[in-house]
Amino acid sequence: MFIFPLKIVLKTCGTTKLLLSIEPILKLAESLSLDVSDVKYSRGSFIFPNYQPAPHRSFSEEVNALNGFFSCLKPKAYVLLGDPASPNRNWHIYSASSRKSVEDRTDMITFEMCMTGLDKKKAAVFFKRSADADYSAKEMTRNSGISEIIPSHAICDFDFDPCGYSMNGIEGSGFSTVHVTPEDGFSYASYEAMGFDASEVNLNSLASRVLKCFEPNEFSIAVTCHGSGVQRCTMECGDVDGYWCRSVVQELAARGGGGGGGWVVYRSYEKKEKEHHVVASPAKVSMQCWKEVEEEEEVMLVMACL
Ligand SMILES: C[S@@+](CC[C@H](N)C(=O)[O-])C[C@H]1O[C@@H](n2cnc3c(N)ncnc32)[C@H](O)[C@@H]1O
Repeated sequence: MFIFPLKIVLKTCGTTKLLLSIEPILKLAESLSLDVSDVKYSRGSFIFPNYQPAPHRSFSEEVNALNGFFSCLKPKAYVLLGDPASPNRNWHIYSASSRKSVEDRTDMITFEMCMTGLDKKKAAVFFKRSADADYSAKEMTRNSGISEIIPSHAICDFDFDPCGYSMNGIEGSGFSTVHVTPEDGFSYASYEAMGFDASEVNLNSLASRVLKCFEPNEFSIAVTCHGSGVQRCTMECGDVDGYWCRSVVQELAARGGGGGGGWVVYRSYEKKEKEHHVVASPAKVSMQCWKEVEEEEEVMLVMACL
């Protein structure tokens, strides 16, 4: 969770009922005389959708729950389809705003990556070592290369038992966050950075630094941008070393009253070596315990106030 003076960002995974947090957040905002100006809810496809509780049993149920609070902000909900060969690779977005137009800013880029089929050696970094009691989140951050993704970010990291990792990084109004499920068969890592200046950060290099930490078999990138950032987010990230871009979708992001700009560009990638190897389908993964079954891609909620 990231809390700014006029913005709150929540990111969760598994079967957490994220949308139930809206009502108490709105009550807190009201106690400070703050109104909601912008809302964005985004997520990939659930890996095990049948395990989701209400109100997350389907995207339409989630949209209904969000509309219960934000229908007056003229919201827009849509699903961007990823690689047709991978049914688990769609991007769901709900976006609403009371603003009539968007400022021409390059520092409003949101960069979200979802990675599956992590390289086993890279994933091993996120398992605790029974022989080494000192091996913890700090070492995982350093050994994985996560500390080098945006070196200037101050990082708060956390290791799970017996495996798994989360970190939040922050620098001024910018932040980054990483979550890793390293278990073989359904390994998954996510990376997100927000509030950085697109004129200073090259998105292709950023993606390459993230990929170096995990070397996934497949991944997707969703970039949301406004104003002058649009050109960057549509041009960059087309090619990533060692991966095929399997699909690209570009969609106008919703803004209040239908005005303003802003784009979401969603790309799905696959490792080039996959062309020459038979890779197990995600549908055939073996499940070992209830905790593992619960693992699903993250959902994220951003609310900003006026
Ligand atoms: C990255 S964590 C979940 C992060 C969570 N979304 C958060 O915001 O901190 C998921 C990994 O941690 C492991 N894990 C171990 N104990 C867990 C727990 N109590 N809750 C969630 N994940 C746990 C899972 O098996 C998985 O590999």
